[in-house]
Amino acid sequence: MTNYTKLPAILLLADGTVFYGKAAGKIGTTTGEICFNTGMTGYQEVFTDPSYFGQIMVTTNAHIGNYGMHRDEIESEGIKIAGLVCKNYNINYSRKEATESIQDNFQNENIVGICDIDTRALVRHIRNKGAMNAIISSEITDLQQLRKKLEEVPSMDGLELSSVVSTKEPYYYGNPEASIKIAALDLGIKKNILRNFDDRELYIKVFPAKTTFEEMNAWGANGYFISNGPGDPSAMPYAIETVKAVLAADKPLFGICLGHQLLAEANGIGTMKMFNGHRGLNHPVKNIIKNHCEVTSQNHGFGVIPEEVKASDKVEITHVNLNDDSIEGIRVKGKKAFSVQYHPESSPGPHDSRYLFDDFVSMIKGELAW
Ligand SMILES: NC(=O)CC[C@H](N)C(=O)O
Repeated sequence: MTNYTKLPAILLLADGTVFYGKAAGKIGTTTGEICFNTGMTGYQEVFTDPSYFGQIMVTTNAHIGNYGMHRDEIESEGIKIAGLVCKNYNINYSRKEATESIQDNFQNENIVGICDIDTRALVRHIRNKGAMNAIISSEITDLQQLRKKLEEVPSMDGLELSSVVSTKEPYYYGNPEASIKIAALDLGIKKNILRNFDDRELYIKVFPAKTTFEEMNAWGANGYFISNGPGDPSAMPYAIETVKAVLAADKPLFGICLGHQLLAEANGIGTMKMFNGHRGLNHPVKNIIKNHCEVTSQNHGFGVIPEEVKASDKVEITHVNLNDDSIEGIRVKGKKAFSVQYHPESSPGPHDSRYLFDDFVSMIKGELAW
């Protein structure tokens, strides 16, 4: 294990609030939008979720690193968060299957973090003040210098990030003999979505973010999947065009999170930056078609504008959030297209919503009754 000395580190928020802690991960400086995840498990899956690209993650679980890292428990190749803020940062782990300590992993991947922070106080602060940028440093101690660097960090509002994290080349996943072929638009896709498709005997071709419908259609897909991903959906006209083209061709479509926001945008419904996003594993959602409740895994900082969804004659609401009434799912009238704001692949999280993958398959087979 790498030598690890607890050097002092600073966390500065854009509103001027300062937290003092100890260095975690690589010694250095990092910036991003600060957000918090209330999940009690699955830190490695969260850190490798490409939707978090550009964001500094505050974990509310008091212990991070305590069960180590495992090379298979990833949602993409490598850590995607911009930095970590936690309470207890455990460089020793107690799980024999783990393949690495969090410290070795963060060192290897150049991830800067800060620990020994009163994360309860920090989360209450962000919850009351809303989303904002932040800087962590274990090398710069001068607050003035940190403030200057922080001012240069762009707001998440208006940022296009999918093309940065998306695959550069198309690739295949699953069983080539499968009778159903899915074209997945990779805007920052999580591996567990692909695993869920594979579990349902689908063959998937994953395409780079800026692929057009025509290019995907040339492969002969039976259904189209629009993935999760980082950044602001309204800054992605290329993906909105692709979704519009899939709808115009009347092909089956399923969208998750960013994919949900893009399905709304493609139907003339706007999206907005939320005061605070939803990030955790226990968000209650009501499926108003089936009249049941699901406990869901969530990670989003933007949302579809509820009034615009309600006023739309193109889509109908299928799911609502029971905490704040936000729109969690829509389907397009007269089309074979639906999407959810939350994460049915739930890695980490409860499996209540996995039926949506089955619904997608049934929809492709023309067997979905709704
Ligand atoms: N998980 C996601 O796909 C996130 C979507 C979008 N970047 C948001 O923050 O709302």
